[in-house]
Amino acid sequence: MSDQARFGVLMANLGTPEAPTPEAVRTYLGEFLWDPRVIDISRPVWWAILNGFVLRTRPKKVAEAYASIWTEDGSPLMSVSLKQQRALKAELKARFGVDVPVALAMTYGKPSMEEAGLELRRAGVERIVVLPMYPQFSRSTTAAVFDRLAKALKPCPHLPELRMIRDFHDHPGYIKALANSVREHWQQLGKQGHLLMSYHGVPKRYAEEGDPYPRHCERTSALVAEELGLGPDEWTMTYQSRFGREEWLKPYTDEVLTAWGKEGREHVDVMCPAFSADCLETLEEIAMQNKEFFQDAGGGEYHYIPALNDRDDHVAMLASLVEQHTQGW
Ligand SMILES: C=CC1=C(C)c2cc3[nH]c(cc4nc(cc5[nH]c(cc1n2)c(C)c5CCC(=O)O)C(CCC(=O)O)=C4C)c(C)c3C=C
Ligand SMILES: [Fe+2]
Ligand SMILES: [Fe+2]
Repeated sequence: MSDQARFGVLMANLGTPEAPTPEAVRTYLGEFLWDPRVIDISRPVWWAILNGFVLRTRPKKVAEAYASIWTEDGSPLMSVSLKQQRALKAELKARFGVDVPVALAMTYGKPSMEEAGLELRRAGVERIVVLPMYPQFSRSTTAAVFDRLAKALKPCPHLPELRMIRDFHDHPGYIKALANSVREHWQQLGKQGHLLMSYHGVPKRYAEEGDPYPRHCERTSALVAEELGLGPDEWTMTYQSRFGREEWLKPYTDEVLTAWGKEGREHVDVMCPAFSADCLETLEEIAMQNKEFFQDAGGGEYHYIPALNDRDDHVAMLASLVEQHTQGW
């Protein structure tokens, strides 16, 4: 028997700048925001706005935000993704009894889909299960992974067999891992506050055009609340990280937290179930910026509950997804 599985895993996430500098952030945003899956307005109009305004003004401010969360190991999104890759490989080896190649790819920047594809090809795999690290499907994230992979495969004369994990927003292992992370927070710091589940937003129009993302977020929230035995008054869901002038999914996280601060609420626990890995949008926007909005408005204790990152129960759930989607291989 061979000591390596006949399939490999392509773990995909968004991508992140290579350094917390305006130049590196400009390169990153230039690639990310030019993707029509992310911003779908007419190309000539968007080209003028992106290059004439966004990429001239935003990188400096955003680089400062990245600098505030940067670690010795680089961007948190990258360092956590590398840990997840290693942990998933170890968990799959334990389950399958053979090495299962796991390559990491980012939709934007490095490691690219081409690099990850080559890594899997060198490992001799002919079958690939694609694991976008987005529990809830959105055209702006999961579909962008699909497009980027298809682009990387364009020059190939022969394709690997592919299966794609579209979403896992209601997977029992995912819901349990989220609930466990909340329970652990309560064990350490006490169960006193309202639970806010804040999701990255998308333009409202995308949902009206058929993106199932808000339905998935609503279902995740309801299942987490049920698993924790929370009543309707004990939790709320909101959407964060608005970009541009269009209306996005509501309610907006920053507005809700500011209002709660004004009401003088004494304690809020915030978690971000759409983020598999801690990143700029959780560590800076939620754990720092929104904490300030809440407390400056008059709110009390504010706790951010970390993303699932490389927790054992998260990695076990990811391995179960791989097992489920490689049946028959
Ligand atoms: C969790 C799922 C995500 C969805 C859905 C999503 C949609 C979406 N995002 C933008 C614009 C930006 N997002 C930015 C950062 C960012 N977004 C996600 C995830 C989702 N985005 C992550 C994990 C990150 C963090 C990356 C990191 O390096 O840590 C940014 C960059 C920061 C900034 O300039 O504010 C932008 C821009 C749009 C327009 C969109 C849906 C249409
Ligand atoms: Fe985003
Ligand atoms: Fe708390």
